[in-house]
Amino acid sequence: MQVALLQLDLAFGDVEVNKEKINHMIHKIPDETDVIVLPELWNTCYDLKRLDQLADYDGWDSRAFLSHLAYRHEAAIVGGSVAKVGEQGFTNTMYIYNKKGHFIKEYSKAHLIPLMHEQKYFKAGDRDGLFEVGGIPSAGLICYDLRFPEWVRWHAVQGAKVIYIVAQWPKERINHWRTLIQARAIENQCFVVACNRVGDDPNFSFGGHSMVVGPMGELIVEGGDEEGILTAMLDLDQVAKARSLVPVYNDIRSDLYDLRLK
Ligand SMILES: NC(=O)CCC(=O)C(=O)O
Repeated sequence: MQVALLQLDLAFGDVEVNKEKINHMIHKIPDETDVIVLPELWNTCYDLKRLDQLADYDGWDSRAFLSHLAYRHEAAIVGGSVAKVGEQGFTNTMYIYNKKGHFIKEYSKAHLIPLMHEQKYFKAGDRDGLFEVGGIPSAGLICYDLRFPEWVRWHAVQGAKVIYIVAQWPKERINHWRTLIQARAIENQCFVVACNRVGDDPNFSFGGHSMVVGPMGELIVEGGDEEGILTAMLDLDQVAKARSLVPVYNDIRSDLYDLRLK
């Protein structure tokens, strides 16, 4: 399975410019791409004070845009995330479409990051990020979710072999980003496909370093801090190989540690 990650420099609060940028960049993706991945909040960025003017009502505009992209390029799309407004208020929401442009999944960020004031504006999601694309059990999570190993592990034990992480991760903590992606891939013995943005907004500078890491922690591709497209080929057989070589799933001591809150 071939994936293509769009590591974009996005325009703060300018949805139309960001759509144009995606339309332009997507033409450079190789024809054989199976899955296209976009960054977090590609529509509004972190222009949270203007969400009431910018957020997409029920995600309709973003959904139409993503569905059309998937259909036109005959590739599934893990549509980063967008600021959406619905009956429950604002959410930071991911949409996934298959290569025919059919809707597959919606996931809203479960862990909101205080450092970027998300709690003040967004309602946290309370559903899982599991989906299947091209017959491959997968999961989609959003940025700060990466810091919660239990949430990633939960998706892995439900069967996800590829975990997609979409992000606007600041440059100042890019060492955490790189280390956590590799740790999540190694501990869960799955592929992690992680797409970050680059560039600046009025409050943050974003670090890029989008990455694809394999189930033994092997770095398949890593970006720098420039805008661009990263591609990688995922050999899904590597998941079973890693799990038979180091059988951590068989050796979990649920009798000894129960991670539910007391
Ligand atoms: N957009 C985010 O969730 C950023 C996460 C982050 O900066 C961190 O966890 O550190």
